[in-house]
Amino acid sequence: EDQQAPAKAPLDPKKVLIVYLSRTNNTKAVANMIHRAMGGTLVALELEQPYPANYQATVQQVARENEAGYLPPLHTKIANLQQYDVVFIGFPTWGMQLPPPIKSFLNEVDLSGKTLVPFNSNAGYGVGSSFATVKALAPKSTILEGFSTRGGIERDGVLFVMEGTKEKQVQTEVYAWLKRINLLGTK
Ligand SMILES: Cc1cc2nc3c(=O)[nH]c(=O)nc-3n(C[C@H](O)[C@H](O)[C@H](O)COP(=O)(O)O)c2cc1C
Repeated sequence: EDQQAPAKAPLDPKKVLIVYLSRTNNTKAVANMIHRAMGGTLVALELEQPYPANYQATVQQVARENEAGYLPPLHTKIANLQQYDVVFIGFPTWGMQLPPPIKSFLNEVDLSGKTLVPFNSNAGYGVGSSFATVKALAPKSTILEGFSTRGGIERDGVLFVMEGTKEKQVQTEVYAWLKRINLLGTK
């Protein structure tokens, strides 16, 4: 028994919001794992105009939006944002950047004073500039260490991968990360 660390109560799930963007459900699977560990409100971000089903068309549209600084309007609105202290924000890496809809989200909601926790899936090239952009777009929030894992490779026709051994491995990594950043209660 550790006599140094005082017992810490888990976060009240009413204060936890988990928002995510996911096209092929890998980031969604990570969001569900976080939800399993933390409870809270889980919200999938939806756009007013969804991206095309075609991968290449989406890549091109995203590149144009990034270049123009276009913020696609969101269909999803968060009710009672003020009740949340900890906001998890999940997204895939798109064009080695933060996806435009997440830029829209950070632009339109006031997260000042809250703790933000980014999480990500990608095709193996990492988070790119996405975590740094979350920080830049939420200057009045406390940003905790993010979580990232390898998801699908849509370019090569690899869509959803969070099943079987991979799913178990990522769930274990998610628990270890939540523990490390001190968001799980200790007994
Ligand atoms: C438009 C688009 C751009 C992408 N760009 C990248 C990239 O730059 N680097 C990378 O590692 N993966 C990239 N990917 C792959 C996704 O990040 C990866 O498949 C991720 O797991 C998808 O998450 P999701 O299943 O939640 O949509 C891209 C996917 C799409 C659709």
